[in-house]
Amino acid sequence: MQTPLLQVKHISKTYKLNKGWFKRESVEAVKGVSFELNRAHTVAVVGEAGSGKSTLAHLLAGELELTSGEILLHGQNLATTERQQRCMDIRLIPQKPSQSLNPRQRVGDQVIAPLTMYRTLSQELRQQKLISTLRDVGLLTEHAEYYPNMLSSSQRLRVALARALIVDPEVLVFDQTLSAMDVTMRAQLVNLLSSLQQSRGMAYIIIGHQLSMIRHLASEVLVMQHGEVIERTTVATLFSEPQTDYTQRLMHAYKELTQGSS
Ligand SMILES: Nc1ncnc2c1ncn2[C@@H]1O[C@H](COP(=O)(O)OP(=O)(O)OP(=O)(O)O)[C@@H](O)[C@H]1O
Repeated sequence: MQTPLLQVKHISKTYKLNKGWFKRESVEAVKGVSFELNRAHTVAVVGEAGSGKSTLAHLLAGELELTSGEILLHGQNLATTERQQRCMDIRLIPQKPSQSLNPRQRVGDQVIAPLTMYRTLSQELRQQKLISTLRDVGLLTEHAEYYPNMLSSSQRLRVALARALIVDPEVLVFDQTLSAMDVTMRAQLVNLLSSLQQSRGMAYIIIGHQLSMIRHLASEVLVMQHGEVIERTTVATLFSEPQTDYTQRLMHAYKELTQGSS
């Protein structure tokens, strides 16, 4: 059998809090989470506030250290992978991508920055890569000269995406990225993400409650509560037979919303 692209094995994260001289408290934000993900597939992670979703996103992207467990990419433990390679392999798209852009720096310089940080390429190749990546996300070559405030919010999201894509990642993690978007923007993004997934074979991890996006992009859903995965299901089952109290409430709210807007 083929090794899955990503294997997450019993990962946990405990935050230690210093509460004065002798008092130390800890929060077990993620407890023994496991799942696998293949190339060109998408898994969604949903759960109530404080259930550990963002912590999981940051653990996957290597921005937080694991307390225990391991994450393997192509069968290789990421703890043994060189830091720079790891940063290129799994990229996190933050909650508010527009805010991650520097208003005083041109779009082209910001998109190319990860490439100069992690790879040694000639100026000419970097420029070619910049242009092809801008095109991949539906931007024009001229946009490289713009500043972020000259773009629409949808275009700024594309810039953030281009910044992640320029180093050819294998996995993209969306940390509640899509929650503040309007319906039109989400629809455009679904189309863009699915065509990028087909052309590049990337795997996606979508954290958050954007059920219309999850329905179109994901094949599997993990439901988190108090740091643990309490339900693991296909998207079809989530929508037709939600198992836990939380997913039943979630689906109820979704149906009310979609019926109300139709
Ligand atoms: N840096 C931190 N230090 C201490 N505790 C933290 C830290 N970050 C998160 N926590 C705690 O870990 C638990 C999980 O938080 P996390 O932000 O991962 O959940 P979440 O599901 O993403 O929540 P939300 O949907 O509100 O963003 C919570 O109890 C939270 O208070």
